Amino acid sequence: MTTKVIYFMVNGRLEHAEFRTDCSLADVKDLFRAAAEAGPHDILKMYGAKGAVVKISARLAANDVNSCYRLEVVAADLHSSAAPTELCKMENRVKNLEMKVLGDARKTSNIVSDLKSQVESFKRKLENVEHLSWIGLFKEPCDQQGKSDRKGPCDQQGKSDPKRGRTQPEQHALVRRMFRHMRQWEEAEMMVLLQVMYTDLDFLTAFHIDLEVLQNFLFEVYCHYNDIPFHNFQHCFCVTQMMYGLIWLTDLRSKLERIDLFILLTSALCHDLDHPGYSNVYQINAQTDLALRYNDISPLENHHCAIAFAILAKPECNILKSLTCNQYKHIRAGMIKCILATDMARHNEILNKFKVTLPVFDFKTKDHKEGLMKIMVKVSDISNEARPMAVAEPWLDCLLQEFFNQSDTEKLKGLPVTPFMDRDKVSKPSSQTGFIRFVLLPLFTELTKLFPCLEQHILEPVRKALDYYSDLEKEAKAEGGGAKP
Ligand SMILES: Nc1nc2c(ncn2[C@@H]2O[C@@H]3COP(=O)(O)O[C@H]3[C@H]2O)c(=O)[nH]1
Ligand SMILES: [Zn+2]
Repeated sequence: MTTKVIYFMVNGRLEHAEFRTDCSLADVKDLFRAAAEAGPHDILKMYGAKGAVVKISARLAANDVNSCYRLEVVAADLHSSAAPTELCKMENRVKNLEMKVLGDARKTSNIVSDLKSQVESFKRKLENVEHLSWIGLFKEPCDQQGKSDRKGPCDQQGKSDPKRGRTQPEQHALVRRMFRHMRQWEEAEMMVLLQVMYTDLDFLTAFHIDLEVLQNFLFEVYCHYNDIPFHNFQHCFCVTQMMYGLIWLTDLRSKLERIDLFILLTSALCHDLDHPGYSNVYQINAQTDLALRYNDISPLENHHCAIAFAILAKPECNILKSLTCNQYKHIRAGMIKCILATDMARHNEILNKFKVTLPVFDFKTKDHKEGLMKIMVKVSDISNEARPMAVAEPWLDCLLQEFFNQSDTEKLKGLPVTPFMDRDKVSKPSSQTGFIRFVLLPLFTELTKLFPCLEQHILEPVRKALDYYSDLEKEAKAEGGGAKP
């Protein structure tokens, strides 16, 4: 019997394994596990030179160092009692994902590279002393400014800042520009992470998605989120990442078909596309084009979904192009249901239906499964308070900023003012105690009944957040500050 040598990269190292072509699958896996320093219950994945998943077996084709495979420990077995502790598993997983992100970042698409080079050129500009005056750190001489037709420090009407040599509006515009560049860098990283989520859940192999098409699709999605305080690309990323986390925590891969996981992740990604920063109530009261187009029925959610399918209709972005007709229909119907379910006006209807299915819940029953999918998208959408306080609180500031923008506009236009958005009535604690008590806890509790392991991940942090905001609310009342502490 012959032997063969397999070369592969694991955790950034080049390794090789030698085995007889007739040896058992368990022996082959043991060899790879040892090389990856993986535990007996970790799941291994092997990728070919072109990035596609290849099956681990004694039949794996022999190769050389120039065409080596890539081995990854993609997950720990959640069911095994002998599995390492939760923390160790998470650490391994984060380590592997980091390696993957670093690896993928090295070969990111042109789009991402373009963004990176923009940031690089911006950094070079900053390092150049001449350009430091550009963001107002150094004072420019008066006579130079005089040559410019912009309002400079010598311009008495321009409310100049003598120390910085810039008028305030110019200063703000420049700082905004700088932050936009920095944000583009973070956004490029988020796109790489989204790509990792699609790869990690094996969607590329299962649905024959070309990596470049996925990158084009993600970039179009990115372009269709608006630069608004809350419903922006970062929110899209957080919701998608929460969905990805829930899929792993609940071991949903063993309970639902891959196509349904694809619907979940893609719905999360697309669920707020082209959000204008004004709610459905505003759309309807202001009789906007969206409200007219969708007859006042979930105008925003219908719009998000329509934009998603408009992006998918572009051949270069069509990650669904290799699917069968039935698969396409299933995904389209699933995404429409999941995205439309994010309209909070339907919250009670959707939650009550799910509650009824819980005592007899069956993952194979279509209605039950669809109800669960809607709940998962909803939970991901409003899950900021399940994150650490340092992350959750800035998100609340962004949400209130968007709310206040809307109520200010409503006041200006003489439209009914949405009460929970009114800056004169709402405070951070008052906004959160009600939302957590009456929306988050009832919703998260029902999902936790189906997946008890979620208790520590989503219920406990939200209970803590409620305690925190309740204390703040009490303090504000004790100080006699009324509604706004
Ligand atoms: N008060 C409050 N509302 C939230 C929070 N997260 C989400 N929401 C609301 O829940 C809604 C979910 O759908 P939208 O995105 O339309 O708008 C969101 C907000 O109005 C939160 O942390 N606090
Ligand atoms: Zn959302």
